[in-house]
Amino acid sequence: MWCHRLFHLQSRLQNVLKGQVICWALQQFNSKSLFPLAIRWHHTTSKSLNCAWQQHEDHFELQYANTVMRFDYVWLRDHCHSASCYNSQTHQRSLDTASVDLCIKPKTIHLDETTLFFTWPDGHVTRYDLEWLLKNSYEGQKQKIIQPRILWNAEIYQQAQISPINFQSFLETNEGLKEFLKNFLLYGIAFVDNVPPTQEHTEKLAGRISLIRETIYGRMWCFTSDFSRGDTAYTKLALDRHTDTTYFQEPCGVQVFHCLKHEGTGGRTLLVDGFYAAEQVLQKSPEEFELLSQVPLQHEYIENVGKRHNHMIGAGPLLNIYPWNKELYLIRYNNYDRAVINTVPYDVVHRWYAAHRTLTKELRRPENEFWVKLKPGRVLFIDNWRVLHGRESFTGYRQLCGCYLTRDDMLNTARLLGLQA
Ligand SMILES: C[N+](C)(C)CCCC[C@H](N)C(=O)O
Ligand SMILES: O=C(O)CCC(=O)C(=O)O
Ligand SMILES: [Fe+2]
Repeated sequence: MWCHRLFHLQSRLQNVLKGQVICWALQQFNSKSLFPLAIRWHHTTSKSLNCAWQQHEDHFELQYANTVMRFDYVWLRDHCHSASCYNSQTHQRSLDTASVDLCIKPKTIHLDETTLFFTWPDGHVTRYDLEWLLKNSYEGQKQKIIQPRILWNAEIYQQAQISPINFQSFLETNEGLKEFLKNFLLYGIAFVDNVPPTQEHTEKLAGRISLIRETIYGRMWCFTSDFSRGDTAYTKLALDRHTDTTYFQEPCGVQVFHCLKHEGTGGRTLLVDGFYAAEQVLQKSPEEFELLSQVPLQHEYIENVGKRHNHMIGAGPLLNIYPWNKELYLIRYNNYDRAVINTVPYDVVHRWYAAHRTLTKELRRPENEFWVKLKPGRVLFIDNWRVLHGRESFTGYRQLCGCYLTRDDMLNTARLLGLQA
């Protein structure tokens, strides 16, 4: 359209002729008599040369930093950061959003340097920094990855040669902690070395990155193959790859393992990057990926052993993705604990089983399996929303201690250290 032609002409001129000619061009564009249709487009000089905006009937359109953004007027009013609408000390909104007229439109708009000023019908003025709008617009945000990751199979992980963080530096320096969290966020697993092999030291370690998440298994747990609980984990049997606590509405974010003792054979730990496998499914069979991310089902934990009585149910799809950018953030995969499927009709069920098979095949590829023998002194942290774990059957006495962590608090620690999370 005409308006867009103007815009392109402007940026072309800008590239070819630079600043001073633009001022001329802008005057022309804003002149009613020469270009009658251009009156609703506003261009600007100075720093933000390539900024233009238009006030539409039901939204505000802004072109800035090579991005076309569209803002709803209620959204704009709702995001006013004036002293009466927003408490900048607590970073909380004071404005009652429900009191904003859903048909609100600004009376006037003007730009000063890099700030847009909106005057609303009641005279209230809102200022928006152009950079702030760019950073917080849907168009600017939808491309952004929330959590950068390196997806791995055994070879990729081993070639990365990530060294375990030393216990001392993990506990005593922010650099050590940051290095650890950086690796943990990128790969979904990380090790700490030279930890005294006790439950107390393991707890101290865990507390450094997050609050411990207490569950039906306790706060810190220390288990052997004594079948003290109604779960296969408390035996010597092999356990196929899985994530834990799929039967919680929100599965535990992080799992910590510290093998305090093993006098016997076997018992190696298996680790598989669930996101790497899911990515393969997405590449090879996008419809199946979509199905796995849309069909909700339940996982369940029913325990009746001795005095222990528990019944937990968690519902959700196997793959959880953010709707706005399709980024995968949680895999819930535990074939042992998957409950009766009664949430979808038979034909969808059949397609779901096929998709589940595709994912399972990827998860079971030997090249995706990273095997490690846990030893006293080396603590393993697993992102339970991403990396599956399993174990080989074993003989002899084996004692594993650890805990679950709350994901929010781990991410909080990471952000405070300046990491993207
Ligand atoms: C032993 N420990 C407390 C670590 C976990 C036991 C939970 C095992 C359960 N099947 C699940 O996958 O959630
Ligand atoms: O025994 C192990 O190595 C792990 C068992 C397990 O899957 C768990 O405790 O969650
Ligand atoms: Fe487990």
